[in-house]
Amino acid sequence: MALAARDVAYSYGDRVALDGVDLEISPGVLTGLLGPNGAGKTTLMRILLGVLTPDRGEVLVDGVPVDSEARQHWGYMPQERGLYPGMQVGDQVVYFGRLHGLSRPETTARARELLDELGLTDRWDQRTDKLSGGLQQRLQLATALVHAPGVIVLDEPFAGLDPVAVAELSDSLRERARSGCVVLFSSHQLDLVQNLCEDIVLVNAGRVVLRGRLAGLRAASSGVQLRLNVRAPDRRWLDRFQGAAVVSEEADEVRIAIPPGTDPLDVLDGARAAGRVDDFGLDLPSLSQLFLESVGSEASAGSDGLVGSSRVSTARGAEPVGPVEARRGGTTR
Ligand SMILES: Nc1ncnc2c1ncn2[C@@H]1O[C@H](COP(=O)(O)OP(=O)(O)OP(=O)(O)O)[C@@H](O)[C@H]1O
Repeated sequence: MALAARDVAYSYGDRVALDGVDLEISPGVLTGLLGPNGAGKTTLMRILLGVLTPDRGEVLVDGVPVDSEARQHWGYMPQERGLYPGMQVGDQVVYFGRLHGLSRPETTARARELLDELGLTDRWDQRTDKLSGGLQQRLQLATALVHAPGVIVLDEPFAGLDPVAVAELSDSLRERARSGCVVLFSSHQLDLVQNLCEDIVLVNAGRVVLRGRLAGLRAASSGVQLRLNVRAPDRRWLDRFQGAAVVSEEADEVRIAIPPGTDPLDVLDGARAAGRVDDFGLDLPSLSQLFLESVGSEASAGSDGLVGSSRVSTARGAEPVGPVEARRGGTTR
């Protein structure tokens, strides 16, 4: 079951929030939704979930437009809290399960399992407003997952969580993705997304500027470098790789910038033909570097009001990239 958006547009009055968004989210992998403040992530998630109706475009599952009946089986964790402060923790989860049509015994069993999984085992009888912020966040997640949704959309689920909770939530989401769920979550924690997500969607000023398999996007970007210890002091072998350039040479190690479109393994083969290669490795740019490259350093100022500006049109690499081959044989870091 793949979830897709086609040409989705949305404006709040005359403020354009989304301006023709296309994306596809695959089941079985975790997808991170990224973008600077005001980029349109929350608006996009609300449209996927049917909370907002797009001005243009549509949301599809396996190519078929989604209706509200199908969305009953989806789970959504909004950024803002949607819990009843005076309600006990266990009752809260059971209540949301009942809203989704589960029987009381079924939802009670599911609630116990989930509270266990999310580290809230002892909190069943506690009032919600007596939980810390991070624990309320976990409870909110439990309410979104109680009906075992096949599509899970989470708005900044990691914000405010301690490292242990981050690791636990990561495991929970990974497990659900592995079991075939569509899992999309937004985050500003790029290191976390880099470690956790196979796929990313990067939105800037209401448009998708980068999407696809993260490893492929990193390998196809302009920041790839090949490290080589090659016994060939003459570098003429490098001349046939147009755009490849020596960045540094230290002791036995030469570092070569690989231009997009050049397979680093071809460069490695070129080096091996010139002399013995004792060691080699690939350095791929981090997700943070990709983010800044795609969105620009002005991202830190937020992208409010930039729809249609030149900043969107200068965004690069908007196409998905196939599976990376760059890891074959070498080390990456
Ligand atoms: N209720 C609203 N009324 C008017 N404008 C809004 C409303 N909600 C969002 N916007 C505007 O729509 C644009 C997209 O906002 P959205 O909340 O979707 O961004 P976001 O990427 O989720 O941001 P953040 O990372 O800060 O949560 C912004 O320009 C924002 O100011």
